[in-house]
Amino acid sequence: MSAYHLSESKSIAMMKFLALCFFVISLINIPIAEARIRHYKWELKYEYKSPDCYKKLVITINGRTPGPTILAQQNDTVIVEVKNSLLTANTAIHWHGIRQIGTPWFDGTEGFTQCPILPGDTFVYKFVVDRPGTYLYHAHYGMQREEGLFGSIRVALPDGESEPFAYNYDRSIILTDWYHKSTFEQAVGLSSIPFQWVGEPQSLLIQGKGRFDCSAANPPMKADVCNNTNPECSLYSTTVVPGKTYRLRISSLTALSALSFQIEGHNMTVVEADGHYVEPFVVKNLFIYSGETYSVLVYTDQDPARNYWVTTNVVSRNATATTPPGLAVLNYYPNHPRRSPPTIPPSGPMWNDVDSRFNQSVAIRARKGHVYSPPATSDRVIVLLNTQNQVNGKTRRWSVNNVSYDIPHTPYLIALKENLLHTFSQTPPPEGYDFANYDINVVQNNTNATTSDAIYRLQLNSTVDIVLQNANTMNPNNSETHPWHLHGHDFWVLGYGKGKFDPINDPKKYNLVDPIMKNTVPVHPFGWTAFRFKADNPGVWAFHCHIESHFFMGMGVAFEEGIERVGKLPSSIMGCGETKHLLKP
Ligand SMILES: O=C1O[C@H]([C@@H](O)CO)C(O)=C1O
Repeated sequence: MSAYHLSESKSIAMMKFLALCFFVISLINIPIAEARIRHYKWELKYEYKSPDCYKKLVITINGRTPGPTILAQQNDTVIVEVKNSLLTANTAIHWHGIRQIGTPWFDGTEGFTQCPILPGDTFVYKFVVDRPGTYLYHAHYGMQREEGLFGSIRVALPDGESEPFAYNYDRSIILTDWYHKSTFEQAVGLSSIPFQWVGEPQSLLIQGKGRFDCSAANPPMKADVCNNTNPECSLYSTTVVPGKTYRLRISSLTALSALSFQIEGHNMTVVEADGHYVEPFVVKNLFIYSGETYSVLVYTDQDPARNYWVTTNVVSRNATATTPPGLAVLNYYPNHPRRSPPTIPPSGPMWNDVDSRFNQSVAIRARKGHVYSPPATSDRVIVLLNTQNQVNGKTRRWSVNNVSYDIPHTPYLIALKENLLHTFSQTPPPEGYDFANYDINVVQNNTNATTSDAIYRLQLNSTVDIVLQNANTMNPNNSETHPWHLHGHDFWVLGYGKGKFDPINDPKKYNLVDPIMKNTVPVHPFGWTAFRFKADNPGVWAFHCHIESHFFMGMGVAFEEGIERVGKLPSSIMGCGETKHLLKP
């Protein structure tokens, strides 16, 4: 008998065996594929693109920015093979909102959980998406995210389960701001003496598309650099059919800007925030901060004879003269998708209307029937004063409790697990600030801060309260909005306040009844924000301002819990700093 016949008879036997297995499984009614593997292969490249008509280097994933959407179902395992073809740049990718339970080494945070991925190398991330909802991924190396390395993660409920709201169609839209300078130029400017601020972005992008007015460029730009007729920068247009409900998953990954988002003539019902169901409320405009995700329901009940503007505007910073609103088109079928709406795009709210933004933050509550109650008390309270500072009287930085944060060269996770404690400061960072003597409303006489890469070590399974206290910057009568993002956990948002947090009376007003759980939360100008979380995820986790330049300038901290419970680290995360020695045979 030939080899061919041998293998053929073997495969027939195998097919018979499989058919028998399926038959037995169907008899005892076991679901066959419970959790699946979602395998992605990505190649990262720098390419010349013109997302807002201005041509510059952009990071693409498989040729695109935003990158491919990761689509998965609850409890699936996601595997992403990342090939770094950036030629001259390192990278790391963070899975924003995914808690990485049991895989803290795949959080993708350079300096915290892994060494950077070198040009030419392929790094394989593998993690479980354990909750349904809207999440993100993006670069977490230097300020690389703002070059276009980001995308959406959409985790669906298991088969047979449904959301507590109904909709006909599901769409993801990422909002970003866009700079014409490269991240390299910005990083050098921020760390130079004299300090060079990145300034306001040149445009706002909706799902990777925007419009910079080339004719207004000063000095003038040639057509091969900026060209408003380039089809690459035609506005994003999303087609809808009349009389349907659309779930729009709106997220923000801006480098700097806080945004307002609206759809001309349509109200939006907010139903999800950072992967948690929201007690529905209706808005005309949604305020959204970098690192947040929302789902809104939009009913297409307007005149179907035309299209409508989708707009986004900068709020919280005065960018009226520098950053035009971002535009896109809500295309009512069968109008042409590129047909401009017949109206002037609606203007957004006033940039300095803090109250409206504050009120929207407070309005976000957990949906009835989906409330996870927080522990009634906490074991530890850490107050983090947010300030703008100088270091050595020269470099402009941001600090918490007067300590400006530096990312270590040897990732903490490896340093702690392998006992390389000399690689970062062992002096614990401060739990609070000089409450009695610090006036948050004025520029300080002494704006100096120190730098440190020390970490907060949390008791495993303890309950921790964080109070973010905002303050005046180094400019008179100025306080900014900072969206803070916690890795590895969700937290209960207990309250927002104006002015100085009162440690005796304000906790009495905490919302312990229906607080929303989030992973990113704003602290409003001159205000405070309090949240609670359970330190129940062994690993080392970043907690930082999601503004690229602010984290770069030191606005962050690190939390460690249960390092002794972390399993064997994969050697793929090693290779930099002191971890080099661990790779020796
Ligand atoms: O970090 C920042 O620096 C500038 C400005 O304060 C510099 O003067 C600004 O607006 C920031 O957010």
